[in-house]
Amino acid sequence: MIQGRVIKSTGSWYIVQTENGPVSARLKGKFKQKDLKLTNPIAVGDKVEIEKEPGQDSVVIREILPRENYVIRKSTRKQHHSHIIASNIDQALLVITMKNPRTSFGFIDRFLVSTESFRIPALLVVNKMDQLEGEDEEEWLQDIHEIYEPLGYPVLEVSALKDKDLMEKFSPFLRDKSTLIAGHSGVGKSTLLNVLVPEAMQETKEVSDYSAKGVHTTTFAELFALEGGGDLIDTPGIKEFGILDIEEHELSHYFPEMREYLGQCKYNNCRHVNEPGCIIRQKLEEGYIHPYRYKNYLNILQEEDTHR
Ligand SMILES: Nc1nc2c(ncn2[C@@H]2O[C@H](COP(=O)(O)OP(=O)(O)OP(=O)(O)O)[C@@H](O)[C@H]2O)c(=O)[nH]1
Ligand SMILES: [Zn+2]
Repeated sequence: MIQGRVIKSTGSWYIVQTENGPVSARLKGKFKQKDLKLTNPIAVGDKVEIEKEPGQDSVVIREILPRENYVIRKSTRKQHHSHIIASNIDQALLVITMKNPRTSFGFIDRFLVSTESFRIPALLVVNKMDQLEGEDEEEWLQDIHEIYEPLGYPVLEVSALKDKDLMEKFSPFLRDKSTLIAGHSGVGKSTLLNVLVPEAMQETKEVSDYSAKGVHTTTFAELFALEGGGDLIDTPGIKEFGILDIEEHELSHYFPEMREYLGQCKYNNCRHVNEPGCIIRQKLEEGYIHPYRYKNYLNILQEEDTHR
């Protein structure tokens, strides 16, 4: 038995990184997953035990070690099923831009709610800093710093295209960690990845390939080792992570600035919308909770409600 980590998955076979290099392996038998209905039994980031099949050249995955965490999204093909995007993640890095395209605060907050719900720390990377100009954009950037840094989300400013010292900028944040990269299409994830992991170049191109049947292949996450230790998990084609089914009154648990006041509202199932004796509304009025964040809280509450 050899242990390794899944760095790539095509849905039917997997590449497992082991001490002695990458090994291509298949899955044999069924794996029971507790509590989760999954469309994929194994995800990138999984730690597994592999073994050579007796009398054959092929390698099979025998065991999935317990996952520390994972990010999932709802399956688009199977109702009530989820697709694990990646597992055993130390942090999530959201690439955002002030223009071409502008990342909205709504998108950022939805992302942060999902990473909070998966208990994964997040950091924000403002890319395309070379394009920053004008008051409106300065204001956007200042809001980003003012809103997110006090909540514990570091904000980094980079230009994937122009910076000559990208690796130095990133390495204190990335070293020895498994970091998931996410962001809107066009914010520069591939550009960034190609600077940080030059070998990724070829790989990222494959994503848009069409399968033999002429249908667009499902895009899978892929894990790339960083030279100085740690790795990056690319999630091509994945715009948003799911939010695990959460109850209305639980959403505020995923807003760090609300979390500290929870339990202090008059009603213990308070949704913090218009209930009397609501501490969150009070803190909003006192300026301890940012109005943008509260607005997005209400939006997410409403969206989740319509899903129910
Ligand atoms: N000016 C400027 N342009 C950038 C920067 N980083 C990336 N771009 C450009 O932005 C465009 C999109 O970059 P990509 O790296 O393909 O973006 P992506 O996030 O991988 O997009 P998807 O693959 O669609 O998810 C390309 O034309 C890049 O050259 C930057 O720092 N400054
Ligand atoms: Zn309340």
